[in-house]
Amino acid sequence: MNLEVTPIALERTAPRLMQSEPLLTMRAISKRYGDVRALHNVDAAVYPGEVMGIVGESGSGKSTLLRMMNLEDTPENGDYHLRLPQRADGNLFDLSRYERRMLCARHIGIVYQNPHLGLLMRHSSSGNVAERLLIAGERSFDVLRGKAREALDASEFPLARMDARPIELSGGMQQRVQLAKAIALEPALLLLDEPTTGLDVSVQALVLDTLKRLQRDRKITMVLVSHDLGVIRTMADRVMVMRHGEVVEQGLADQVFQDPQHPYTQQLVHAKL
Ligand SMILES: Nc1ncnc2c1ncn2[C@@H]1O[C@H](COP(=O)(O)OP(=O)(O)OP(=O)(O)O)[C@@H](O)[C@H]1O
Repeated sequence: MNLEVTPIALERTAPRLMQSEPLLTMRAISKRYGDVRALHNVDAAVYPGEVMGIVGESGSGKSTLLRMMNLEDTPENGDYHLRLPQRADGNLFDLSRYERRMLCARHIGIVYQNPHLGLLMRHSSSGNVAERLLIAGERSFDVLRGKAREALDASEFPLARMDARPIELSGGMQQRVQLAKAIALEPALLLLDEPTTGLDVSVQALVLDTLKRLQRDRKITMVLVSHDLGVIRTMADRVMVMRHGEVVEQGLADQVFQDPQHPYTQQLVHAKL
């Protein structure tokens, strides 16, 4: 099958989800690491309350794009806007490091595939969640512990273990602590970078159930990166397909999976069937 065709971004409309203005808008994002073109001219829009799945083979630029959304990295070109209450619009890449850190702490949560990136493994689980609240200015011990407990409970973490250190927990439990930390401040945007990759299939299903319940109950806007089409299919309303740092196809998840237009998407979908 010839995949070397000009990339096309096939947008198909999602009537229900796209009625409002996007929460997240990225335009013309490009990023190189030395000779490697990690992202090339990527546009993205994520609407309030939806789950946007980003899928593509290893090295296609998924994690780089998510790091941009989490303001951990900046591109050579492009701009990034989040529509947040009581905040003037502007390109978030123009903010200072401190401003970016504060904006992320308050408005963006992230769960990494590798829990070492998201957690202090030798601090208690509740302490990890409380740390997020401390950054946002909360100082009362009772409030910190209460809110950490609430976030852990919402992430379906067993509260009897809230003082255990992540290093003592299973992979699935570590992901629940990351999730609790990510949602503790009720972020506008939750970023999930391969959150269940590496977990046993049964544990993976339970963590995905928790994510689905949270999404349903709290209407959290999520961006989910996965190389696993099954995970994307289970979770996503819309999907972006990436290849060699470009978006080759995007649209409603059901449509893209049932009737993929780009040869690369066709290959991905048929390989999975
Ligand atoms: N910090 C970095 N330094 C150098 N190259 C990088 C860096 N981060 C990413 N890259 C390169 O950019 C390209 C895109 O990487 P990225 O991690 O975004 O892809 P991915 O789709 O998330 O892949 P995977 O599923 O394997 O994580 C790859 O070629 C990668 O090697």
